[in-house]
Amino acid sequence: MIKAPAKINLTLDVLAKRPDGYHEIEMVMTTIDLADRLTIYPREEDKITLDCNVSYLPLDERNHVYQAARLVKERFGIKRGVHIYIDKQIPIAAGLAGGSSDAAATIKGLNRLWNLNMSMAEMAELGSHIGSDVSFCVYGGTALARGRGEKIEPLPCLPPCWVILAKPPIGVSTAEVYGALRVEELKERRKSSEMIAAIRQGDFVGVCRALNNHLEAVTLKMHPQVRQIKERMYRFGADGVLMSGSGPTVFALTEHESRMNRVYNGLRGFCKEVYAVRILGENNG
Ligand SMILES: C[C@@](CO)(OP(=O)(O)O)[C@H](O)COP(=O)(O)OP(=O)(O)OC[C@H]1O[C@@H](n2ccc(N)nc2=O)[C@H](O)[C@@H]1O
Ligand SMILES: Nc1ncnc2c1ncn2[C@@H]1O[C@H](COP(=O)(O)OP(=O)(O)O)[C@@H](O)[C@H]1O
Repeated sequence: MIKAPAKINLTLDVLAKRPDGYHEIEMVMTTIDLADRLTIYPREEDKITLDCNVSYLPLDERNHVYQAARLVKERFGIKRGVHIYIDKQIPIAAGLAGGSSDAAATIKGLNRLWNLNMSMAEMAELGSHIGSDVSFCVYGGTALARGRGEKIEPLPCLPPCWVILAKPPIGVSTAEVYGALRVEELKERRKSSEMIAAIRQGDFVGVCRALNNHLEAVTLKMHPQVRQIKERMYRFGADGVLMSGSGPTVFALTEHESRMNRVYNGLRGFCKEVYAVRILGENNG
Protein backbone atom coordinates (compact mmCIF):
# COMPACT_ATOMS: atom_id res chain seq x y z
CA MET A 1 0.00 0.00 0.00
CA ILE A 2 1.30 3.47 -0.89
CA LYS A 3 0.05 6.68 0.68
CA ALA A 4 -0.72 9.60 -1.65
CA PRO A 5 -1.04 12.71 0.56
CA ALA A 6 -2.87 15.93 -0.29
CA LYS A 7 -1.03 19.25 -0.48
CA ILE A 8 -1.89 22.79 0.52
CA ASN A 9 -0.47 25.97 -0.99
CA LEU A 10 1.05 28.28 1.61
CA THR A 11 1.81 30.70 -1.22
CA LEU A 12 0.86 30.87 -4.88
CA ASP A 13 2.48 33.90 -6.54
CA VAL A 14 1.70 34.32 -10.22
CA LEU A 15 4.58 36.08 -12.01
CA ALA A 16 3.46 36.14 -15.65
CA LYS A 17 1.35 34.51 -18.31
CA ARG A 18 3.49 32.45 -20.69
CA PRO A 19 3.13 32.11 -24.46
CA ASP A 20 2.37 28.35 -24.03
CA GLY A 21 -0.83 29.18 -22.08
CA TYR A 22 0.60 28.26 -18.66
CA HIS A 23 1.49 30.77 -15.94
CA GLU A 24 4.95 31.27 -14.50
CA ILE A 25 4.47 30.81 -10.75
CA GLU A 26 6.26 30.51 -7.43
CA MET A 27 4.54 28.54 -4.72
CA VAL A 28 5.42 27.06 -1.38
CA MET A 29 3.53 23.84 -0.79
CA THR A 30 3.41 21.27 1.97
CA THR A 31 1.89 17.80 2.24
CA ILE A 32 -0.71 17.08 4.91
CA ASP A 33 -1.96 13.98 6.68
CA LEU A 34 -5.03 13.51 4.48
CA ALA A 35 -4.23 10.83 1.94
CA ASP A 36 -5.49 8.44 -0.72
CA ARG A 37 -4.14 4.91 -0.54
CA LEU A 38 -3.05 2.97 -3.61
CA THR A 39 -2.50 -0.78 -3.81
CA ILE A 40 -0.63 -2.07 -6.85
CA TYR A 41 -1.07 -5.70 -7.99
CA PRO A 42 1.29 -7.02 -10.69
CA ARG A 43 -0.34 -8.90 -13.58
CA GLU A 44 1.22 -10.95 -16.37
CA GLU A 45 -1.19 -9.65 -19.01
CA ASP A 46 0.04 -6.40 -20.65
CA LYS A 47 -2.89 -4.31 -19.40
CA ILE A 48 -3.57 -1.48 -16.92
CA THR A 49 -6.82 -1.82 -14.95
CA LEU A 50 -8.14 0.34 -12.08
CA ASP A 51 -10.68 0.01 -9.34
CA CYS A 52 -11.80 2.55 -6.75
CA ASN A 53 -13.94 2.89 -3.61
CA VAL A 54 -15.97 5.78 -5.11
CA SER A 55 -18.11 5.83 -8.25
CA TYR A 56 -17.40 9.39 -9.45
CA LEU A 57 -13.85 8.84 -10.75
CA PRO A 58 -13.14 7.66 -14.30
CA LEU A 59 -11.26 4.32 -14.30
CA ASP A 60 -9.89 4.60 -17.84
CA GLU A 61 -7.17 6.71 -19.52
CA ARG A 62 -8.72 9.88 -18.04
CA ASN A 63 -7.50 8.83 -14.58
CA HIS A 64 -4.10 10.25 -13.58
CA VAL A 65 -3.16 6.86 -12.13
CA TYR A 66 -3.74 5.19 -15.50
CA GLN A 67 -1.74 7.94 -17.25
CA ALA A 68 1.16 7.53 -14.81
CA ALA A 69 1.28 3.74 -15.22
CA ARG A 70 1.14 4.03 -19.02
CA LEU A 71 3.95 6.61 -19.00
CA VAL A 72 6.24 4.42 -16.87
CA LYS A 73 5.52 1.40 -19.08
CA GLU A 74 6.25 3.36 -22.25
CA ARG A 75 9.43 5.00 -20.89
CA PHE A 76 10.93 1.61 -19.88
CA GLY A 77 9.34 -0.61 -22.56
CA ILE A 78 7.65 -2.80 -19.92
CA LYS A 79 5.41 -5.52 -21.37
CA ARG A 80 3.73 -6.54 -18.12
CA GLY A 81 0.58 -5.02 -16.62
CA VAL A 82 -0.83 -3.85 -13.30
CA HIS A 83 -4.12 -3.64 -11.47
CA ILE A 84 -4.29 -0.60 -9.16
CA TYR A 85 -6.87 -0.08 -6.41
CA ILE A 86 -7.45 3.56 -5.38
CA ASP A 87 -8.85 4.18 -1.92
CA LYS A 88 -10.01 7.80 -2.44
CA GLN A 89 -10.08 9.99 0.66
CA ILE A 90 -8.99 13.38 -0.74
CA PRO A 91 -11.89 15.47 -2.11
CA ILE A 92 -11.59 15.87 -5.90
CA ALA A 93 -11.26 19.12 -7.88
CA ALA A 94 -10.63 20.77 -4.52
CA GLY A 95 -7.21 22.45 -4.86
CA LEU A 96 -5.60 19.63 -2.86
CA ALA A 97 -3.85 17.85 -5.77
CA GLY A 98 -5.45 14.47 -5.09
CA GLY A 99 -5.11 13.31 -8.70
CA SER A 100 -1.53 14.58 -8.93
CA SER A 101 -0.58 12.82 -5.71
CA ASP A 102 -2.13 9.56 -6.98
CA ALA A 103 -0.04 9.89 -10.15
CA ALA A 104 3.14 10.51 -8.11
CA ALA A 105 2.41 7.52 -5.87
CA THR A 106 1.88 5.33 -8.94
CA ILE A 107 5.26 6.34 -10.40
CA LYS A 108 6.99 5.68 -7.07
CA GLY A 109 5.19 2.36 -6.59
CA LEU A 110 6.04 1.10 -10.10
CA ASN A 111 9.64 2.28 -9.72
CA ARG A 112 9.88 -0.12 -6.79
CA LEU A 113 7.80 -2.97 -8.27
CA TRP A 114 9.78 -3.10 -11.52
CA ASN A 115 13.20 -2.19 -10.01
CA LEU A 116 13.61 0.78 -12.33
CA ASN A 117 16.06 2.70 -10.11
CA MET A 118 14.65 6.10 -11.05
CA SER A 119 15.92 8.96 -8.86
CA MET A 120 13.54 11.48 -7.27
CA ALA A 121 14.47 13.99 -9.99
CA GLU A 122 13.75 11.43 -12.75
CA MET A 123 10.38 10.52 -11.25
CA ALA A 124 9.52 14.21 -10.84
CA GLU A 125 10.42 14.86 -14.49
CA LEU A 126 8.27 11.95 -15.65
CA GLY A 127 5.39 13.16 -13.50
CA SER A 128 5.53 16.68 -14.96
CA HIS A 129 4.14 15.25 -18.23
CA ILE A 130 0.90 14.39 -16.43
CA GLY A 131 0.33 17.67 -14.57
CA SER A 132 2.18 20.66 -13.12
CA ASP A 133 1.69 19.53 -9.50
CA VAL A 134 2.90 15.94 -9.93
CA SER A 135 6.61 16.79 -9.54
CA PHE A 136 5.99 18.35 -6.13
CA CYS A 137 3.91 15.32 -5.09
CA VAL A 138 6.84 13.00 -5.93
CA TYR A 139 9.00 14.84 -3.36
CA GLY A 140 6.30 15.63 -0.79
CA GLY A 141 7.15 17.43 2.45
CA THR A 142 7.59 21.19 2.12
CA ALA A 143 9.04 22.71 -1.05
CA LEU A 144 9.20 25.71 -3.34
CA ALA A 145 7.81 25.03 -6.82
CA ARG A 146 8.68 27.30 -9.74
CA GLY A 147 8.25 27.37 -13.51
CA ARG A 148 4.72 26.11 -14.18
CA GLY A 149 5.10 24.16 -10.92
CA GLU A 150 7.54 21.45 -12.03
CA LYS A 151 10.83 22.91 -10.71
CA ILE A 152 11.17 21.77 -7.11
CA GLU A 153 13.46 23.00 -4.32
CA PRO A 154 12.94 21.12 -1.04
CA LEU A 155 12.54 23.22 2.12
CA PRO A 156 12.71 22.39 5.83
CA CYS A 157 9.53 21.22 7.54
CA LEU A 158 7.00 23.79 8.77
CA PRO A 159 6.85 24.57 12.49
CA PRO A 160 4.43 22.06 14.06
CA CYS A 161 0.79 23.12 13.64
CA TRP A 162 -2.73 21.95 12.91
CA VAL A 163 -4.50 22.32 9.56
CA ILE A 164 -8.29 22.56 9.43
CA LEU A 165 -9.72 22.13 5.93
CA ALA A 166 -13.23 23.00 4.78
CA LYS A 167 -14.45 22.21 1.29
CA PRO A 168 -17.72 23.75 0.07
CA PRO A 169 -19.82 21.44 -2.14
CA ILE A 170 -18.52 22.79 -5.45
CA GLY A 171 -15.76 21.60 -7.79
CA VAL A 172 -13.42 24.16 -9.33
CA SER A 173 -11.67 23.85 -12.69
CA THR A 174 -8.01 24.88 -12.40
CA ALA A 175 -7.89 25.89 -16.08
CA GLU A 176 -10.97 28.10 -15.65
CA VAL A 177 -9.51 29.91 -12.64
CA TYR A 178 -6.14 30.56 -14.30
CA GLY A 179 -8.07 31.60 -17.41
CA ALA A 180 -10.01 34.28 -15.52
CA LEU A 181 -6.88 35.72 -13.85
CA ARG A 182 -5.59 39.09 -15.08
CA VAL A 183 -1.92 39.11 -14.08
CA GLU A 184 -1.50 42.81 -14.84
CA GLU A 185 -4.28 43.63 -12.36
CA LEU A 186 -2.81 41.68 -9.40
CA LYS A 187 -2.70 43.81 -6.27
CA GLU A 188 -1.40 41.41 -3.60
CA ARG A 189 2.40 41.42 -3.50
CA ARG A 190 4.41 38.21 -3.88
CA LYS A 191 5.16 36.47 -0.61
CA SER A 192 7.09 33.26 -1.35
CA SER A 193 10.46 34.69 -0.20
CA GLU A 194 8.88 35.89 3.05
CA MET A 195 7.30 32.44 3.53
CA ILE A 196 10.61 30.65 2.95
CA ALA A 197 12.35 32.93 5.49
CA ALA A 198 9.64 32.26 8.10
CA ILE A 199 9.88 28.48 7.53
CA ARG A 200 13.68 28.54 7.83
CA GLN A 201 13.37 30.45 11.13
CA GLY A 202 10.66 28.12 12.47
CA ASP A 203 8.50 31.22 12.88
CA PHE A 204 4.84 30.13 12.96
CA VAL A 205 3.48 33.68 13.23
CA GLY A 206 5.65 34.65 10.25
CA VAL A 207 4.26 31.70 8.26
CA CYS A 208 0.70 32.90 8.95
CA ARG A 209 1.62 36.44 7.95
CA ALA A 210 3.18 35.30 4.66
CA LEU A 211 0.17 33.24 3.46
CA ASN A 212 -0.77 34.41 -0.05
CA ASN A 213 -2.67 33.04 -3.05
CA HIS A 214 -3.08 35.11 -6.20
CA LEU A 215 -5.86 32.79 -7.43
CA GLU A 216 -7.98 33.37 -4.32
CA ALA A 217 -9.69 36.56 -5.50
CA VAL A 218 -10.69 34.88 -8.80
CA THR A 219 -12.33 31.89 -7.11
CA LEU A 220 -13.92 34.10 -4.40
CA LYS A 221 -15.64 36.08 -7.12
CA MET A 222 -17.00 32.90 -8.73
CA HIS A 223 -18.01 31.27 -5.41
CA PRO A 224 -18.91 33.71 -2.58
CA GLN A 225 -19.33 30.84 -0.08
CA VAL A 226 -15.52 30.49 -0.03
CA ARG A 227 -15.34 33.94 1.60
CA GLN A 228 -17.91 32.92 4.21
CA ILE A 229 -15.75 29.95 5.18
CA LYS A 230 -12.70 32.19 5.50
CA GLU A 231 -14.55 34.64 7.73
CA ARG A 232 -15.90 31.87 9.91
CA MET A 233 -12.44 30.36 10.38
CA TYR A 234 -11.03 33.70 11.53
CA ARG A 235 -14.01 34.23 13.85
CA PHE A 236 -13.36 30.90 15.58
CA GLY A 237 -9.72 31.77 16.26
CA ALA A 238 -7.61 30.58 13.31
CA ASP A 239 -4.08 31.99 13.29
CA GLY A 240 -3.96 32.07 9.49
CA VAL A 241 -6.48 31.31 6.72
CA LEU A 242 -6.06 30.79 2.96
CA MET A 243 -7.67 29.07 -0.01
CA SER A 244 -5.51 26.22 -1.36
CA GLY A 245 -4.51 26.21 -5.05
CA SER A 246 -7.39 27.06 -7.36
CA GLY A 247 -9.81 26.16 -4.57
CA PRO A 248 -12.45 25.87 -3.38
CA THR A 249 -10.95 24.24 -0.24
CA VAL A 250 -9.99 26.74 2.46
CA PHE A 251 -7.53 25.86 5.22
CA ALA A 252 -6.85 27.37 8.62
CA LEU A 253 -3.60 27.02 10.57
CA THR A 254 -3.54 26.89 14.35
CA GLU A 255 -0.62 26.33 16.67
CA HIS A 256 -2.62 24.93 19.58
CA GLU A 257 -4.97 21.95 19.74
CA SER A 258 -7.63 23.86 21.70
CA ARG A 259 -7.93 26.45 18.89
CA MET A 260 -7.95 23.67 16.31
CA ASN A 261 -10.96 22.15 18.10
CA ARG A 262 -12.77 25.50 18.17
CA VAL A 263 -12.27 26.11 14.45
CA TYR A 264 -13.13 22.50 13.57
CA ASN A 265 -16.35 22.54 15.60
CA GLY A 266 -17.22 26.02 14.32
CA LEU A 267 -17.04 24.80 10.74
CA ARG A 268 -18.91 21.52 11.14
CA GLY A 269 -22.60 22.05 10.55
CA PHE A 270 -21.73 25.00 8.34
CA CYS A 271 -19.78 22.88 5.87
CA LYS A 272 -20.20 19.14 5.23
CA GLU A 273 -16.59 18.32 4.46
CA VAL A 274 -14.31 19.43 7.30
CA TYR A 275 -11.00 17.81 8.30
CA ALA A 276 -8.42 18.51 11.01
CA VAL A 277 -4.99 17.10 10.22
CA ARG A 278 -1.26 17.58 10.87
CA ILE A 279 1.42 18.70 8.44
CA LEU A 280 3.51 15.75 7.21
CA GLY A 281 7.24 15.66 8.00
CA GLU A 282 10.33 16.16 5.90
CA ASN A 283 10.31 15.58 2.15
CA ASN A 284 12.02 12.63 0.50
CA GLY A 285 14.38 14.72 -1.61
C1 LIG B 1 -3.43 25.68 -8.99
C2 LIG B 1 -2.49 24.58 -8.58
C3 LIG B 1 -1.61 25.08 -7.43
O1 LIG B 1 -0.91 24.05 -6.80
O2 LIG B 1 -3.12 23.41 -8.08
P1 LIG B 1 -4.65 22.86 -7.97
O3 LIG B 1 -5.57 23.92 -7.53
O4 LIG B 1 -5.00 22.34 -9.33
O5 LIG B 1 -4.57 21.75 -6.95
C4 LIG B 1 -1.56 24.17 -9.75
O6 LIG B 1 -0.85 25.29 -10.25
C5 LIG B 1 -2.27 23.47 -10.88
O7 LIG B 1 -1.60 22.31 -11.18
P2 LIG B 1 -2.30 21.08 -12.02
O8 LIG B 1 -3.67 20.84 -11.48
O9 LIG B 1 -1.32 19.95 -12.02
O10 LIG B 1 -2.44 21.77 -13.41
P3 LIG B 1 -2.24 21.21 -14.91
O11 LIG B 1 -3.04 19.96 -15.07
O12 LIG B 1 -0.80 21.18 -15.25
O13 LIG B 1 -2.91 22.40 -15.73
C6 LIG B 1 -4.29 22.61 -15.81
C7 LIG B 1 -4.51 23.96 -16.46
O14 LIG B 1 -4.21 25.01 -15.52
C8 LIG B 1 -3.55 26.09 -16.14
N1 LIG B 1 -2.23 26.30 -15.52
C9 LIG B 1 -1.66 25.34 -14.74
C10 LIG B 1 -0.43 25.55 -14.15
C11 LIG B 1 0.22 26.78 -14.38
N2 LIG B 1 1.41 27.05 -13.84
N3 LIG B 1 -0.36 27.73 -15.15
C12 LIG B 1 -1.59 27.52 -15.73
O15 LIG B 1 -2.11 28.40 -16.41
C13 LIG B 1 -3.45 25.75 -17.62
O16 LIG B 1 -4.56 26.33 -18.26
C14 LIG B 1 -3.59 24.24 -17.65
O17 LIG B 1 -4.16 23.78 -18.84
N1 LIG C 1 -6.91 9.71 -9.44
C1 LIG C 1 -7.61 10.85 -9.54
N2 LIG C 1 -8.03 11.49 -8.44
C2 LIG C 1 -8.73 12.66 -8.53
N3 LIG C 1 -9.06 13.25 -9.68
C3 LIG C 1 -8.67 12.65 -10.82
C4 LIG C 1 -7.93 11.45 -10.80
N4 LIG C 1 -7.67 11.13 -12.07
C5 LIG C 1 -8.23 12.07 -12.84
N5 LIG C 1 -8.86 13.00 -12.11
C6 LIG C 1 -9.55 14.21 -12.63
O1 LIG C 1 -8.74 15.34 -12.36
C7 LIG C 1 -9.53 16.49 -12.04
C8 LIG C 1 -8.92 17.30 -10.88
O2 LIG C 1 -8.55 16.47 -9.88
P1 LIG C 1 -7.84 16.79 -8.48
O3 LIG C 1 -6.42 16.44 -8.58
O4 LIG C 1 -8.64 16.12 -7.43
O5 LIG C 1 -8.06 18.36 -8.28
P2 LIG C 1 -7.14 19.63 -8.04
O6 LIG C 1 -6.33 19.80 -9.31
O7 LIG C 1 -8.10 20.75 -7.81
O8 LIG C 1 -6.30 19.43 -6.86
C9 LIG C 1 -10.93 15.95 -11.73
O9 LIG C 1 -11.80 16.50 -12.68
C10 LIG C 1 -10.86 14.44 -11.89
O10 LIG C 1 -11.92 13.89 -12.65
